[in-house]
Amino acid sequence: MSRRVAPHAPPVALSIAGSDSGGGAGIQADIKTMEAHDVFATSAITAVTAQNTQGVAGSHVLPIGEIDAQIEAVTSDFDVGAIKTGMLATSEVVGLVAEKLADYDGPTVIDPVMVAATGDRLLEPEAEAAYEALIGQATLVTPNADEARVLTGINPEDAADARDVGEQLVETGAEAALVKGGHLPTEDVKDVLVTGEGATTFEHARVDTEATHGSGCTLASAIAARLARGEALEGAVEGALDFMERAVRYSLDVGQGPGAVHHLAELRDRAEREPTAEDVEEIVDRFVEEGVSALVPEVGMNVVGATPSAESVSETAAVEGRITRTMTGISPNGGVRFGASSHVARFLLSARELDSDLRYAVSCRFDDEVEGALGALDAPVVEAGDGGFGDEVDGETPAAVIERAETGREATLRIVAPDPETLIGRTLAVHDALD
Ligand SMILES: Nc1ncnc2c1ncn2[C@@H]1O[C@H](COP(=O)(O)OP(=O)(O)OP(=O)(O)O)[C@@H](O)[C@H]1O
Ligand SMILES: Cc1ncc(CO)c(N)n1
Repeated sequence: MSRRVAPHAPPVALSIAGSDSGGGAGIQADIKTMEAHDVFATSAITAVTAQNTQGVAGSHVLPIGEIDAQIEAVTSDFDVGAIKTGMLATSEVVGLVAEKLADYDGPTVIDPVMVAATGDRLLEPEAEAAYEALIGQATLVTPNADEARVLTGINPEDAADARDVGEQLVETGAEAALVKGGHLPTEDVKDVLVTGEGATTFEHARVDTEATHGSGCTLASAIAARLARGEALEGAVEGALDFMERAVRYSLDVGQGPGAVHHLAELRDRAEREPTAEDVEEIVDRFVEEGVSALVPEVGMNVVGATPSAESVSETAAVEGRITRTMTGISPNGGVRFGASSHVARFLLSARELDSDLRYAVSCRFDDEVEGALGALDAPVVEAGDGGFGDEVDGETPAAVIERAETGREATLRIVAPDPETLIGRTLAVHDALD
């Protein structure tokens, strides 16, 4: 018996860029990022670099006819919803791409790649001037601070300078410019989007890391993918920057140099929702089985599980209506649902700022009796500051945090762990040590 085919027709995007044998940047980053957005990624390779997390060892530019043939092969066949360009290597390639884009009606994102994060050049210096023609074709151009200086002569040191850069690029003919602040010495990262209508600054906390290899390629590809999906420019930029936050914080620790951004972090995280909810159910079942009623607070107990790269309450699973005492033991008042807890979930998210391996938390009753049982824990216990998670103790992540009673609020003990077994073990250890 033959089966009926069930095809999927995703939007298509084209990346015109260089290959990074190290897998973190270039075409490899672009394809992973576009596919993570459910956009079918096609590619035209301009140059093959011998590259890893430590540097670029070599670069071979493909014959111009081969680059032209790849672009032609893709655009003559697919309904290309957006084009993104990256490493173009030479004036000749920049010129070819400018010519090709003149015949293309869809949105274009031009990432004017000049130098790799490791400091190696990816564009011959003579080609810098050729970019003007290409920028004139751009829906969006995405320079970092160094590229902004080369393209406009302005050295952006803050968001006001970045706006000047963007305005000049829009005057050159780009519909919009996103001037990136990843390299600027500001505490928060500020990316400034300038369009014909004005400027918008997107601000987010800087992640303390060197592992940003591929960040520029990934951001430009995420924007192109969203444009291919039909999003408007400002929403596409905002969504892509949210996507970047997770890709940068939960970066890939691969190779011997600084690692790369994690293009698939969000996709992988979504795949972990069901196992995370199942883990919370397993923990709750054990607590019911063991009858830990002596640890249930007046307001009820909650068990929360965060997906591996959870960034918001909606990415944490918890018991709806909490767990309360009954005549015979304890019982959950509802099923496990994402976004069901706010307090314990926010506490777990704050704990994950200190140690992102922490995935599970439970809120327990706290009084002198429980305090007397804390010696049973295998790791330090700390006092909460401002409702948040405490600090490490001698380099060790705490196992629990005490929140003392405040007017109108019951004291609680919150136990945390990287896996369900440890959370169960820690909670039962305290429970069993109660008089
Ligand atoms: N340390 C960081 N913390 C938070 N976000 C970051 C950080 N570094 C980069 N980003 C995000 O990634 C985006 C692109 O990074 P950056 O400005 O470094 O681009 P780039 O220099 O073109 O990248 P590349 O290193 O791939 O050449 C930034 O606009 C910012 O949103
Ligand atoms: C091939 C390639 N394109 C772009 C970058 C920029 O990060 C890189 N390092 N390598």
